[in-house]
Amino acid sequence: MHADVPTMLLMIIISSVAMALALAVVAWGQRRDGIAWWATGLLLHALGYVLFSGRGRIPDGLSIVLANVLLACSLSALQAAVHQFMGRPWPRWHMAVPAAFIALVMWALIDHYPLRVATASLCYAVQIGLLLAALRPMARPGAGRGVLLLGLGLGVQMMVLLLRTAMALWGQQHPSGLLASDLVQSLTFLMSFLTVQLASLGFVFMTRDRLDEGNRRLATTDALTGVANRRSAIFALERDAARAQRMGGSVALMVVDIDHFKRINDSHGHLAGDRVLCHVVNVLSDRVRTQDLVGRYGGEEFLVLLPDTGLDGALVLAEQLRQSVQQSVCHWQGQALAVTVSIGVFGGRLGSGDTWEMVLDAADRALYQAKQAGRNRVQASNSLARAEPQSMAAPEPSTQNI
Ligand SMILES: Nc1nc2c(ncn2[C@@H]2O[C@H](COP(=O)(O)OP(=O)(O)OP(=O)(O)O)[C@@H](O)[C@H]2O)c(=O)[nH]1
Repeated sequence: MHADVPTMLLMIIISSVAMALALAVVAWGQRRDGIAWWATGLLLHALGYVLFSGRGRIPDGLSIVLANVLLACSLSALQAAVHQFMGRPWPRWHMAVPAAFIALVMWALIDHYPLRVATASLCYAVQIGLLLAALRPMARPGAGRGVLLLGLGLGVQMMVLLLRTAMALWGQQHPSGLLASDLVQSLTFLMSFLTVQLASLGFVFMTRDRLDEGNRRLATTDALTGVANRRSAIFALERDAARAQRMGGSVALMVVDIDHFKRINDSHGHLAGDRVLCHVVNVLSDRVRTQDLVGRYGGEEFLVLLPDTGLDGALVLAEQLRQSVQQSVCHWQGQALAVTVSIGVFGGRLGSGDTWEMVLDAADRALYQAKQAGRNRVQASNSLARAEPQSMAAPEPSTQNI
């Protein structure tokens, strides 16, 4: 099946212009996320194809040299878009190098069709390869699928260009030129049409993915300390408690509270207090395992959630955390602020009817006892305050001081 190449070029022009206009509307007034550069790239692409379609009817200087220069500039504009999206500088001369190279080569090879096709295709493939390399840091777990779509579109386009280079070099390129409607040309332009759509949608989805990621981070992390906020720490506790109950496993929770924090605020100011909060979070986060979770419960109180951990293991870690905070030095405006914490710990198995609220309550009551016993200490609890039958008095939960 051979499609009519001039019609395909028209399809590429119309779709590139339509996509560029749509992106220009989205990007209006916003220059940060690279969408305006992407739209510029699509317009240059469309303009290049307009000149290609005039092959034989307009001077070769326009339909060969300028058309290819516009394609090289279009890929440079896409590179600028990706760099702007990633907040990286993109010197303007990076734009000029491929354009100048293509202008020289096209002019020199104006009468050598296969060699010209091979050189131009290889140059575009290299530009796309550089674009893919620039995108690599974005392709991390949890980054969203926009970058995958963009990578797929660019990757396919690069393969098509390399294939076209090889075929031109090995004499497979149709001798009658660009507008000849043969299989190679039809496939090349069909893939160009599809990959422009795919890559552009991928780029737009990347901006949406980034917004989603930012919103997710805002909703789950504490703005001051950067650890899980109360909502996501409680969510994790709820999930671990439900799993421990279902599987018959253990769960451990620490409630860590900075001692006499009000005094730090009162004598050094709230900014010093904020510095101390971040310092304590750093000490806690440095010592816990990757599967453990540190979260800010509120004010100067933190939760440390230890999945699949019994009371003994939790007590060893709690004592290490307490000592680490005591031995650490929090610097504030040339002064060393002394900081200690009290820690209430619950650890144990959960039975049917036990809830995460009971776990939190048990650790909180142990913390209260640590404060009562003089602060800078760890207090443990291994029993939950379960609801008892009406006629019986609720027994005191057992706690141990270490
Ligand atoms: N700097 C700062 N202070 C906060 C923040 N959140 C809560 N606080 C302050 O933390 C202090 C908590 O004081 P208290 O509840 O009396 O606790 P404490 O002084 O640590 O006393 P103990 O816990 O009994 O040792 C209050 O002064 C709050 O204003 C915060 O984000 N930044």
